Amino acid sequence: MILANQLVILDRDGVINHDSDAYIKSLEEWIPYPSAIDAIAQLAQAGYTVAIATNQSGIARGYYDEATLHLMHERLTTLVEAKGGHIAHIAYCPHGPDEQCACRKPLPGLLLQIQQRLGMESIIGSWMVGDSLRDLQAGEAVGCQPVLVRTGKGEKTLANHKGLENTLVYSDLAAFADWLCKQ
Ligand SMILES: O=P(O)(O)OC[C@@H](O)[C@H]1O[C@@H](OP(=O)(O)O)[C@@H](O)[C@@H](O)[C@@H]1O
Ligand SMILES: [Mg+2]
Ligand SMILES: [Zn+2]
Repeated sequence: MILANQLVILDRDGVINHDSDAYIKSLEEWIPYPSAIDAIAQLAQAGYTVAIATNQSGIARGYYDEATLHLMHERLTTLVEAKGGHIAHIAYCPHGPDEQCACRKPLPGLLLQIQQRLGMESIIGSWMVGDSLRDLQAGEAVGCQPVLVRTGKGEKTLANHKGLENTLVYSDLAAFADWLCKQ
């Protein structure tokens, strides 16, 4: 049974890999932060369960397809497992902003999908790590502890938004993983 405070849910673009305002449209454009791959492995080896919750509206917009997205996620999984880590589930929203789906962050549908897939009774107190306000909002909507990283859109999020008092802020995923693994 996975305890809620042992689950770390990660946003993808801007947390695990470089983001782009032009979207990450191909395997070649998917460039991980090396320290993030190490951080995921570090968390897994410390007994944390790591899952990913990512908006991928580029699919609805026709910039890339789900097969391409799966290639990126296979690459991610291969890199993490080569470092002795594991990713328990990757939940993604392929919809556009005007499709009124239940899974596009800031709605918490992806996080609830992860909870269900992992058979957890609750994810209240789990960790939600993101670079955008919508990541933090999705987490808070279901009682997760929001964590902002300054990579990707993180600096802009920090500069543009008030009301982040309940949010932990770290320079990057590696810094957060270092802190968490010392708790
Ligand atoms: O950060 P996560 O959730 O892993 O993925 C974000 C991406 O799907 C894209 O999300 C888009 O937002 P819109 O979907 O167009 O609002 C833009 O922010 C892009 O720059 C970004 O690459
Ligand atoms: Mg992001
Ligand atoms: Zn969706």
